[in-house]
Amino acid sequence: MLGYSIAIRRLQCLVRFLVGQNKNRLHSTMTTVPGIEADALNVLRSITPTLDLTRHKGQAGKIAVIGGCREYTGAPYFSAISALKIGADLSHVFCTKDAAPVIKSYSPELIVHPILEESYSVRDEDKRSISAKVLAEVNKWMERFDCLVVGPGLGRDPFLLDCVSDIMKHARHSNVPMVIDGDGLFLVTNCLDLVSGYPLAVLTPNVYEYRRLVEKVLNCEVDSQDGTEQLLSLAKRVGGVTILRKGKSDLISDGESVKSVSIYGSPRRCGGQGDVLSGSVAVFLYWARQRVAELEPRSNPTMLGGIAGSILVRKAALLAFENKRRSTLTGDIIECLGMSLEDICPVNRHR
Ligand SMILES: NC(=O)C1=CN([C@@H]2O[C@H](COP(=O)(O)OP(=O)(O)OC[C@H]3O[C@@H](n4cnc5c(N)ncnc54)[C@H](O)[C@@H]3O)[C@@H](O)[C@H]2O)[C@@H](O)CC1
Ligand SMILES: Nc1ncnc2c1ncn2[C@@H]1O[C@H](COP(=O)(O)OP(=O)(O)OP(=O)(O)O)[C@@H](O)[C@H]1O
Ligand SMILES: [Mg+2]
Repeated sequence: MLGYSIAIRRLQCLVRFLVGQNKNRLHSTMTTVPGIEADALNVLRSITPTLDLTRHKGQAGKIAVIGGCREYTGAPYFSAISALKIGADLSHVFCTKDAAPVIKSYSPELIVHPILEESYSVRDEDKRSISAKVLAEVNKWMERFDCLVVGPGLGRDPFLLDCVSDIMKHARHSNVPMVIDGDGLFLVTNCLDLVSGYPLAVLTPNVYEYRRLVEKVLNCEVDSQDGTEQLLSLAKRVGGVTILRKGKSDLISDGESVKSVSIYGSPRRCGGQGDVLSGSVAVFLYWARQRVAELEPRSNPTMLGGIAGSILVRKAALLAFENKRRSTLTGDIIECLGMSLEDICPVNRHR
C-alpha cells in the first residue's frame, strides 16, 4: 500500500515537472520584447563564478543590506538571505535595535548589526553624536563589502534617513556599488544627488516608485506607449545610474542602452519579491564586476547584474508558482533560487 502511494506521488511529480518544462518553454517564447530582449541566460552564465576548492570564504561576495525597522523585518531578511542562497559567502544586515532580534531569529546565517536609530528613541540634543556613531559603526565594515543594498524595510523616519544618506555618501566615496530599493528609493527620489552620476548605483523601482521618479526627474507622467525611450532619458538624467524598472517585462537601462527581460515570471504579486530581486542583483553585480574585463564585448557590470538578477528571480517565481499556485509566497520563491540557478548554470559545467 505504502509502495503504491509512493509510486503515485512520484508519477504526479513527473507529470508536474513535464508540464512545468512545457510552461517554461511557453513563457520563453510568448512574451519576449523583440529588438531589446537581453540574452539573459547567457549573461547569467557568463558572470557566475565557478566553484572550486581553491577559493576561500568571502571571494564569492560579501553583501550588506541597510534596512529593517519596527514595522518591516521581512524585507531585509528576504534580501539578505536571497544573496546567500544565490551564492554570496556573507550577508550582513544593518537595522534598527528593535528589528535586530527579530531578523536574527529568522536565520542564524545572517550577521545582524542593531545600529540604526529612529527619531522616537533619540533626543534632539543627542542626534549629532548618535548619527556620528552610526556612521562609524558602518564604516568599520564598509571596505569589506562588495555591494550594499539600501532600502528594504528601511522605513521613512527622517532621522534614520539622514543617517542612511551619510552611509551612502561614504559608500560612494569608497566605490562600493549600491542597489537601491523600497524606502531607499523614497530617499533618493527626494535627494537625487546621493546617486546622481554614480555609475555603480542600480535603482530597482516598482510601478509606484518608478512613477515618483519620473515625475520628480522628468517632470512628466509615465509614458505607457514608449516606455523604453523614457527609461533611457531617466537613466541619462540621473547621470548614468542603472535603472531596473520592474513589471510584466523588466526593463533595464544605464542611459546608453535599454534591455528587457521578459521570459519566465509568475502571476502572483505577493509582497517581498522585489526584496529578493534586490539581494540577487547585488550578488550578480559583484560577480559581473569581477568578470567584466574578460567579457567580449565589454559591458556595463551594473547592466549585467540587473539582467542576471531579473531572469533568476523570474525563473524562481515561475518554479515556485508551478508548485504552490495561488498560495505562492516569497519564502517559496527564495527556496527555488538555488534550483533555478542550477537549471540555467549547473555548477562547474557552464563554461
Ligand atoms: N514583509 C516585509 O517586511 C515587506 C516589506 N516591504 C517594505 O515595505 C516598505 C514600503 O514599500 P511598499 O512597496 O509597500 O511601498 P508603499 O507603502 O508605497 O506601497 C504599498 C502599496 O500601496 C499601494 N500604493 C502605493 N502608492 C500608491 C499610489 N500612488 N497609488 C495607489 N496605490 C499605491 C500599492 O499597492 C503598493 O504596493 C519598503 O521598505 C519595503 O522594502 C516590502 O518590500 C514588502 C514586504
Ligand atoms: N506583471 C508582472 N509579471 C511578471 N513578473 C512581474 C510582474 N510585476 C513584477 N514582476 C516581477 O516581480 C518581481 C518583483 O517586482 P515587484 O514590482 O512586485 O516589486 P516590489 O513591488 O518592489 O516588491 P516588494 O513587495 O518586495 O516591495 C520582479 O522580479 C519582477 O520581474
Ligand atoms: Mg519594493
